Amino acid sequence: MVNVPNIELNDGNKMPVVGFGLWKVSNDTCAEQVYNAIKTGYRLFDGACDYGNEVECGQGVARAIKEGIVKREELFLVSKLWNSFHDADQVEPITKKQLADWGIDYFDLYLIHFPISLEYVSPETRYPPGWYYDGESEVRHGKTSLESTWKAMEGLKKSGLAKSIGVSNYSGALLLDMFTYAEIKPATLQIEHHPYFVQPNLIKLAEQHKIAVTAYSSFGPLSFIECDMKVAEDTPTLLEHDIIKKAAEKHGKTPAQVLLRWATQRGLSVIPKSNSPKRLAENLDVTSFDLTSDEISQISDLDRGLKFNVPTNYGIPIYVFA
Ligand SMILES: NC(=O)C1=CN([C@@H]2O[C@H](COP(=O)(O)OP(=O)(O)OC[C@H]3O[C@@H](n4cnc5c(N)ncnc54)[C@H](OP(=O)(O)O)[C@@H]3O)[C@@H](O)[C@H]2O)C=CC1
Ligand SMILES: O=C1CO[C@H](CO)[C@@H](O)[C@@H]1O
Repeated sequence: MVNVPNIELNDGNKMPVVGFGLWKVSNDTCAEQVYNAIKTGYRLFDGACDYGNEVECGQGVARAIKEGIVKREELFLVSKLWNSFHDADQVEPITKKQLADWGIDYFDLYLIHFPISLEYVSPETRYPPGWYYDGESEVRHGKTSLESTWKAMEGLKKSGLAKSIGVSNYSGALLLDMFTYAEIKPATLQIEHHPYFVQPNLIKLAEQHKIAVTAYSSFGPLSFIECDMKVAEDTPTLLEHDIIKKAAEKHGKTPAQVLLRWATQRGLSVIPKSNSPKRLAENLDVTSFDLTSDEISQISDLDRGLKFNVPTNYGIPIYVFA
């Protein structure tokens, strides 16, 4: 089995550098996929209230623990606070509900999913009218400040419901703002990150403050048409890019492995998702070879500020990094 190294977080906890992302993992297959991923060697699982599959994630984990494949303390289970639960008095109840869904009593890491507060509806309903595909044009934002949400997140760490706490989709400006009020600094920052969207200054800022960065969407857009990106007609996807393909050939790896290695070699953790058992195994095996410093720089030079995984591309009318 592949030996996945850990990163030490700023609170002393250790996090594997490769995990399995749980977005778009279907409810029908999720328990089986999580169970199989544990058997393959995955220990980090990146879930979220918004992915709607936390019960099934927990079922996969429970089966692996029951069969003695893994112990709870060997897993690193991550979840996220959804936008409509930002009110300080909603944070602990929804975390407890999510923990109950997973069937566990603590998260290893719990993140603020987006720096956006939406109107609270109910514990079962994540989306107020106007969010996601319902045809209304106005999103109902909440009135909670990020500061009060973070104070409640600090409460989760203090009470042990989350061993580590962090943020996702925060800009550098929002991190700097946070440092003025945070008693506990975020342990991690989860962001879109791939060679077409590198964000070197944000990563430098996180490093300066010992905040570990996790990359999501590491392969970039798999199709520019699907995510409605306006790019030059001859722009290849990253998996088809000559520079990536050449490095893959040289190291006897796949382009996907090169992209994941590029990120991990630069100190980031990665959380790819795959429905295919072959690609699942491939994605875990990304620390057993090293790219040369020239290859790393050539790949980093592909940066073109191309952020694609934004909620607006999924039918959400208004999106503000407040
Ligand atoms: N905090 C946030 O706001 C966000 C967090 N995330 C997290 O990050 C995770 C990953 O993000 P996501 O955007 O889904 O991107 P991924 O990096 O997981 O890419 C997903 C796509 O790549 C394909 N793929 C996976 N492995 C390979 C491979 N080895 N070779 C070729 N194709 C491959 C998958 O297809 P197939 O399944 O067929 O293999 C899938 O279509 C999510 O599951 C979620 O946990 C994601 C977006 C936003
Ligand atoms: O994490 C997630 C994956 O990306 C989507 C689009 O930005 C989000 O809406 C979702 O919550």
